[in-house]
Amino acid sequence: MIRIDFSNLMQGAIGKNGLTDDDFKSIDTKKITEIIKTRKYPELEFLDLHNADTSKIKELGKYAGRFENFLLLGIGGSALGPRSILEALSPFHNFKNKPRVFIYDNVDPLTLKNMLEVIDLKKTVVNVITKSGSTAETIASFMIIWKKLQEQSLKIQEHIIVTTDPEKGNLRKIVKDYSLMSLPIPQGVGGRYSVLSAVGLLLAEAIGISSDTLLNGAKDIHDKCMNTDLWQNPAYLFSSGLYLMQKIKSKNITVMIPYADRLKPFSEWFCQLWAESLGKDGKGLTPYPSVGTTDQHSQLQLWMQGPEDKVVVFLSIEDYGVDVNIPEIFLDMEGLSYLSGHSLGELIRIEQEASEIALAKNGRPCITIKIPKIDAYYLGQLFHFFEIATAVAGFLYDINPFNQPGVEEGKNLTYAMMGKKGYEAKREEFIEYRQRKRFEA
Ligand SMILES: O=P(O)(O)OC[C@H]1O[C@H](O)[C@H](O)[C@@H](O)[C@@H]1O
Repeated sequence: MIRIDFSNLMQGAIGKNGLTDDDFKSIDTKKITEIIKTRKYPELEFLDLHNADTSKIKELGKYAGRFENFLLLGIGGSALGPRSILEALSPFHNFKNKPRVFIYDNVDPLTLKNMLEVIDLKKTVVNVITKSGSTAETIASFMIIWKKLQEQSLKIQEHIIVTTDPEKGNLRKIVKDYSLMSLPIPQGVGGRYSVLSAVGLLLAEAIGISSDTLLNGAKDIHDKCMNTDLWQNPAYLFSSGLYLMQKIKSKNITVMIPYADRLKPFSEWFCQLWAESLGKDGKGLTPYPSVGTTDQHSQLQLWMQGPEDKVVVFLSIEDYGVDVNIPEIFLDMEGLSYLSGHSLGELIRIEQEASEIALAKNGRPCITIKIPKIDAYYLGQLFHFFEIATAVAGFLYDINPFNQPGVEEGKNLTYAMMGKKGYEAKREEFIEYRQRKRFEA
């Protein structure tokens, strides 16, 4: 089981900057438990994903796995989760395995051009993922790929798998009109809480990663995160620790630093979850993606001696599965020889702990999540743990952690300029802003 060590949030470890047991008394666990138990928000459906039937995902995963290329079109919650699974569980995938995976999660025309130069659509299955069925970026790339398939006289029904809402939206309509292969994202499950649905699991199955194992991880940590005793519940502790750190000690920033290259996309997945779920009504915590040891050599200085506004969350890997010894050479050079006889695994683990101790010694709070190893089972635990912790943090802030009203205005202004019906007034607003006096150098 993954474990959370929050000692370095407490006064015993970091002195006056830390929290006390008493501070945690203000956390109303009864209220949180009630919200979860009564499923006050329909979006809490993500809690049940590990019990869902995955037979269709497996069937389509097998089908997709026969292609040379798997092209995923999606953005935000429809791309960050699948990318985390790919990188964590099949690193350097495209150098070693089929199908090669391409995740196009932007509308950068250069990326699309370069990608289409290296993939042959005849040998490609395209998985379009969009919960709403209306995200401009995803729809635009979907339309481009659709046309290209047609131009090559390829059968759309054999090349496209749509992952979207079970009933609503443009993509569901297209699925029906053209009899396309499709998978549902359960109605109540929002994009950033959807990685353990078909959103992440189809790609997992297509590249030979067991969706059952991912879901078993989630299942096994579930009960622990439902414990009503704050001190026994890692999700409650994580969210209330960070919530109190902001409320009492003004720590507004959450740094996420996994000590593994393979978890770099995971820290980006976490950042969307934390940012979009909590950042509203003037509240929230700013997430900051990072990776160790790399960022010790670019960011740690700021965390140690910069503004006292951060809590650093270490993801510490207990067993990397492999190790590489550092050879016993240059023994007569003191500057190098101390490394001889040690290993990279030892070095990365020691560096993680050293950073943690250095921060704590300096009165800078941190949390360490200990992960036995990086595999599908523990990744499933991590996804589920952070999703629950994020929802709980939202309840502590008394906000709805499942919506994102703040992104609508930008979308509406874009619709207006792209000529979508009903947005004409916004177009004028856009142009007026564009023409305002600018301060440019
Ligand atoms: O899956 P989709 O409906 O296409 O949404 C993709 C993403 O776009 C939106 O703008 C939201 O802010 C994100 O929460 C969401 O994950």
